[in-house]
Amino acid sequence: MAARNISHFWEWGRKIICVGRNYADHAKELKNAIPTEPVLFLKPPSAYVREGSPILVPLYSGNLHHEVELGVVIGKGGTAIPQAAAMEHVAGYALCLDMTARDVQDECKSKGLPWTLAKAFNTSCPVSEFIPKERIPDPANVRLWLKVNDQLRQSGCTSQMIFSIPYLISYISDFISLEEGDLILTGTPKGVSAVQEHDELQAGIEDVVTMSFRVDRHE
Ligand SMILES: CC(=O)CC(=O)C(=O)O
Ligand SMILES: [Mg+2]
Repeated sequence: MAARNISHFWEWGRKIICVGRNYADHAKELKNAIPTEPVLFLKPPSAYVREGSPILVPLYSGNLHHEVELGVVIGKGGTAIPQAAAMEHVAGYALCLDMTARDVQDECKSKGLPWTLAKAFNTSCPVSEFIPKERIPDPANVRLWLKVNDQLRQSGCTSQMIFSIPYLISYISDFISLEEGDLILTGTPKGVSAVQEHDELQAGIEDVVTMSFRVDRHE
């Protein structure tokens, strides 16, 4: 069988592990406590959407939010990976959006229920092209930004993360074994806000990558 190409990781059907509240400024804007341990949730591979296809507002939500995040693509799987070896397991990165039905999430939070329908619906994980590791030599110090209809809404630096990428890889792999092709979304900085049908979202990582997505309703 021909070797698979990591630069098409979104086609592999691997898991998407998301970290929440990893930036203090975002935790504060949503009036959440600053976590002392990473907050984790999952998205299924059906959440992936690539440029050229729209982000679909779930029919049950009236408050869909954007969250721009640095994604880490795993190149070598492992369990209980030590922090010191964590970066050896990284193949590269992707710019990602953690689209969130905020009204549904708020209701789930108030009832103590899981966030699945708020976070894991179809098209809830727009991703950029694969970015090989060498193109981001210092992932702990890159600026992420997001505009809606040309207006800047989010601009944050990965240096503001509470838990570093090596710490997250080590922490996650203690509980959930990582596999080649998995994607870790590392949390969003402040500035999340609502998007509507027909909005145009543009996001980027410094001069490394940009991507654009249109928001649509289900037919
Ligand atoms: C409150 C959230 O939705 C957490 C999250 O996803 C984040 O990036 O922070
Ligand atoms: Mg998020």
